[in-house]
Amino acid sequence: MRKIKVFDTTLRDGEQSPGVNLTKEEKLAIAEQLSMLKVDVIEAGFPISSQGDFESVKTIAEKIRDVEIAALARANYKDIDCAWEAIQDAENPRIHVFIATSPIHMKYKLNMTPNQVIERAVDAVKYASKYTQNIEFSAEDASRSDLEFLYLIFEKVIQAGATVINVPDTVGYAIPQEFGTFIKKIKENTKGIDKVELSVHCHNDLGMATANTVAAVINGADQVEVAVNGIGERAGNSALEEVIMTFVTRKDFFKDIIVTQDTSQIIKLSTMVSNFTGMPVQPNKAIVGKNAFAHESGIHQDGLIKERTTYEIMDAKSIGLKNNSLVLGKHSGRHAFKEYLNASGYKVDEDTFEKLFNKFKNLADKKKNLSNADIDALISDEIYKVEDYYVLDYVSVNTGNTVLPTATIKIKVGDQVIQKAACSGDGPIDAIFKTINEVVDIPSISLVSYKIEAITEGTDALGEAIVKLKIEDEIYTGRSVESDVTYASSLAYINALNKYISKKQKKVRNV
Ligand SMILES: CC(=O)SCCNC(=O)CCNC(=O)[C@H](O)C(C)(C)COP(=O)(O)OP(=O)(O)OC[C@H]1O[C@@H](n2cnc3c(N)ncnc32)[C@H](O)[C@@H]1OP(=O)(O)O
Ligand SMILES: CC(C)C(=O)C(=O)O
Ligand SMILES: [Mg+2]
Repeated sequence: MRKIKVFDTTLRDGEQSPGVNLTKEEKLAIAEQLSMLKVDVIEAGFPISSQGDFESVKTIAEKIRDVEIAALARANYKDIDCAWEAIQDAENPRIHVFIATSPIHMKYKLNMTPNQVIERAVDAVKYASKYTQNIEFSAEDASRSDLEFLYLIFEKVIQAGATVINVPDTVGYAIPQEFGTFIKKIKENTKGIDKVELSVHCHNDLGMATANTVAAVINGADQVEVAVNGIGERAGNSALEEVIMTFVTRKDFFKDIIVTQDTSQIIKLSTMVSNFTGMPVQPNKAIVGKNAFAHESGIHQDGLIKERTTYEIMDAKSIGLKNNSLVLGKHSGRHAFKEYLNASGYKVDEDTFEKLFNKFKNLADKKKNLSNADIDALISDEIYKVEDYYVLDYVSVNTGNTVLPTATIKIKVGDQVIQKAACSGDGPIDAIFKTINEVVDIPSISLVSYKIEAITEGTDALGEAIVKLKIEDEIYTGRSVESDVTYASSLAYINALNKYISKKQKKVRNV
């Protein structure tokens, strides 16, 4: 069996995401959550980069006891001294020294020859070894480096005391099959590599960070460097949740791999990182996106209701979600709609069900954002349908910037038609509502809330009016959908009044 070490770099490479700046308290909270998830190593930061980073790393090193704490350092003495000063109190501190090895980085960035780079790397690792025997060496831009050169520099730094050799795909250039072979060759051709741990650190510039990491593990890597939600420099790092859940979900394939992480902490960690960094998680992000366990299509929903595994390779609970979700929308079918009714406690006969389902499909087709509240309203309006005591026959409103809004209303009660005109200083809707109050024979109606929302797009959008009225200490909600918003508002108001009348009549009948 193989244990793959999970090295989390959310607090170091993750924080290198443009615009992200975490406070010490936020970093500590993330580190605590990472420790709950049981990652093996937390790269807490790059202490030389700022006093703030130094202090954060120091605090994490002092407080998080059961995880290895790594700090990054360039291949120079002052970075290494600073890294050590920050992590020396950790239970198991690790100095992570790096230097670039690709021709392009050595020539243009470092302005060093390959031999000078080897010398500098060896010297830095030897220097770090005066502090600790837990030293990781990274060959920055390894995937664009010459393999023979990597065999050599790795051999030398291992002799100098490196205990972990990390192979970064710094610019996300690698292709899974190629990267897998690359790792295999390093394993086969580097002297002493069998005495140390082999690690990979993949970036997502071509969207292949997780695939490359997995390919590396298949070819012998012992450690994966990852970040929560895949954050990190540019397009980010391999996502912690994707890599871990790949091993868990495909344990049929990764038979020899033991996962020791508590995956039920994933969603909490993802939400925390997203909140603290201000980087929202895209809805279709694997594992932690809000759609990752949500299903809208009728055929899928039907399959899921019959057997969850028809459309889910993971259980939402395994990452700490309460459950998956069936999202009712225009692609949903009868099975999912029935499931919703049952779960919400509604019992309806077949005719009512068909009527409700058709109304639901109609609304879903029109409305951009269909919420459960919309569906509940649609269901209760049908189930608890009231006889219309008041029927709106006519509404007209005269308004403008130089006139006082005036409404005229005709309402039918049975065969009788009542007409009224009234004035109001507060706009056309206020004028309509006040006029209706004058027409109907209901004392003390107070408006609790009124909302109008465009549920389709464009200037001819359908408007949905929702009116809540308080009458005799009870709340009555009326709603209506029309393209004319003043008409929709009038109908919603009368709908609420009719609900009051209906309830009152029932009470009278029951006496
Ligand atoms: C692939 C990675 O993710 S690497 C980590 C990247 N992360 C960061 O850079 C974030 C933190 N960085 C910082 O705060 C700053 O860059 C610091 C404090 C580290 C350095 O700042 P400065 O001293 O002003 O240098 P600056 O960043 O402009 O340039 C980097 C210098 O380090 C050198 N350098 C780069 N990598 C290494 C290395 N691994 N080992 C030794 N020297 C290195 C560069 O050649 C350059 O040296 P030069 O000044 O002689 O030309
Ligand atoms: C410092 C190293 C490991 C790094 O972040 C990279 O090469 O991407
Ligand atoms: Mg990186």
